[in-house]
Amino acid sequence: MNILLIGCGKMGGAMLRQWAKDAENSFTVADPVKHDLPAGVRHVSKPTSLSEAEFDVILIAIKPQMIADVLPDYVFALKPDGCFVSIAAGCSVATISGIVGDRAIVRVMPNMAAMVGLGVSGLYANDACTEQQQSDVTAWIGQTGTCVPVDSEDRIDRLTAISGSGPGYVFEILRSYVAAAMDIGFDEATARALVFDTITGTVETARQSDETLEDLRKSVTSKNGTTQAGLEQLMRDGQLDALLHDTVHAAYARAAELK
Ligand SMILES: NC(=O)C1=CN([C@@H]2O[C@H](COP(=O)(O)OP(=O)(O)OC[C@H]3O[C@@H](n4cnc5c(N)ncnc54)[C@H](O)[C@@H]3O)[C@@H](O)[C@H]2O)C=CC1
Ligand SMILES: O=C(O)[C@@H]1CCC=N1
Repeated sequence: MNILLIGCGKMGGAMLRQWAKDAENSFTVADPVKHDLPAGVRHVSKPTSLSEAEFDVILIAIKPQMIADVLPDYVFALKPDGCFVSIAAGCSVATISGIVGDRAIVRVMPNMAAMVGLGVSGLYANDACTEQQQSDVTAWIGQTGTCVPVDSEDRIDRLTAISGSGPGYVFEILRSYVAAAMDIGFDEATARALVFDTITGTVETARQSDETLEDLRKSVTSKNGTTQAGLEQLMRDGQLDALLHDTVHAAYARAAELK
């Protein structure tokens, strides 16, 4: 496929890094800023440098608030049977089709772990997409990690609040956990190693186990032991559940506002 990225900042750049490893597709980036692009990727800074009906896919990877201003100038560059793919949080198919007309549109919600090929993406395709387009885009997004098709836009907005924004939550949890490890006496390098390896190992243990997460937690919590003492603080008054509930609901509400 011949693919145009409108915007190639943090998220578009992370995905492009994986896609560029595969010689199957060719990429053009349209961005006023010339970021450090993988070899073989063409860069243009404005739409007038493009030809009519050049692309099979146009990936919209600019901020949602910019789409109404920027996208109209690029519509001519998509082939008549091409497909728009948007990774913009919240921005609905109705908003995009209001700009591009009744065209094949796929909303994808990736996350930053795409940078290392371990991303999680949700994918919703509108009715104008053919089965072939859906499977081509699903396979293409799958090159950046796992791809979960969903059957409504609302599911994309809910998934945004879990996996799209998730790396932000996890980076902050890691920061706080590392700070606590340093506070108890470890240097930063050791604190990072202890925390990262504990989290990676725990996630993998949970992934490989048939037990519930609650049972796994109980299995490492000796009666009147150290883990119990720590968990009594972490879980006191249901504060952790309340915090995570409020976190994901705030992100979901923001996705709805960005429609
Ligand atoms: N950062 C993240 O973790 C995630 C971001 N997204 C979505 O990805 C989109 C991009 O977000 P980021 O990459 O974080 O933002 P960013 O600010 O890093 O990248 C935006 C890019 O758009 C470019 N740009 C600005 N004006 C332009 C124009 N007129 N024409 C073409 N390009 C233009 C900027 O130069 C920049 O390279 C957003 O819609 C966001 O909702 C989705 C999932 C995760
Ligand atoms: O913060 C944002 O709006 C984007 C979308 C999901 C993650 N980052």
